[in-house]
Amino acid sequence: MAEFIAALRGVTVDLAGRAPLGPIDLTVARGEILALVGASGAGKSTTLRLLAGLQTASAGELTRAAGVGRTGFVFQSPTLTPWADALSNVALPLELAGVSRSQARDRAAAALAAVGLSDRLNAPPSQLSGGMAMRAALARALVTAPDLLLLDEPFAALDSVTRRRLIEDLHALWATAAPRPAVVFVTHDVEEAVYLAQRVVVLDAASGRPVADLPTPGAPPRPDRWRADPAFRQTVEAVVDALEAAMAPQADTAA
Ligand SMILES: Nc1ncnc2c1ncn2[C@@H]1O[C@H](COP(=O)(O)OP(=O)(O)OP(=O)(O)O)[C@@H](O)[C@H]1O
Repeated sequence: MAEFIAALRGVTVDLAGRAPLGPIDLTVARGEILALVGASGAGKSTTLRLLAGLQTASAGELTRAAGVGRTGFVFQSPTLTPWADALSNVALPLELAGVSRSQARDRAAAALAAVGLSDRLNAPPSQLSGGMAMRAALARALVTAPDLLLLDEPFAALDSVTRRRLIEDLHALWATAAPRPAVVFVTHDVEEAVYLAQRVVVLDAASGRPVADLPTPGAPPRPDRWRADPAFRQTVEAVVDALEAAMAPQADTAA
């Protein structure tokens, strides 16, 4: 088994008004790309928050490998600070980490260049398109060179062409980072999950437990034409089958 970076072991979460989630067992390997899929309300965001240490577990534990550094988080909405320009937004996490202002701005400019925003350094978020704002959010999450990058439906609000470009950007950023961050990516889009990830984990709709763990063939970054490959289509079908099984209402099986 590849070296792990973070693991949830036997984690349960008590939530008001519904059955507890879990027990969740999930191991994230160093440098891997893992996609999390599941029905709405299955617990995908909760699992990300658990991995980030932002959600308290009722039982079980989060283990992080020794020496694991920062965690980056990108949400569905880019959550940029509205009164600061793109450069200041991306420099902020570095400045908060104690990096000098001039160094932080140099590194932020390089991170924005890596996502194709060199010509928008001084633009406030209001002057960025949705895709550009998400690129800036990705640059901000990656500028601190995190070991773990958590992405919660980051491209859901974007058109399909922009989504594909952002997946390519994410692959390129991941592939050129040294060391590569582990990426956990939540999506409702099964094709996006299979194209992006090295494995797809399906959460049970009722308990949030991982109930299927499907490796994807080949290795990212992948050429766009891989979406027409029979191996891609078969993997998408396998994930859809697993999702359907994970959504089966309990009553159907009880009789
Ligand atoms: N703070 C909270 N208090 C009570 N219940 C919560 C809280 N946060 C989430 N939940 C519930 O926990 C369950 C899992 O929520 P979560 O947001 O993790 O699901 P999800 O799979 O990410 O859903 P979606 O795909 O709709 O974003 C849901 O039933 C949700 O209503």
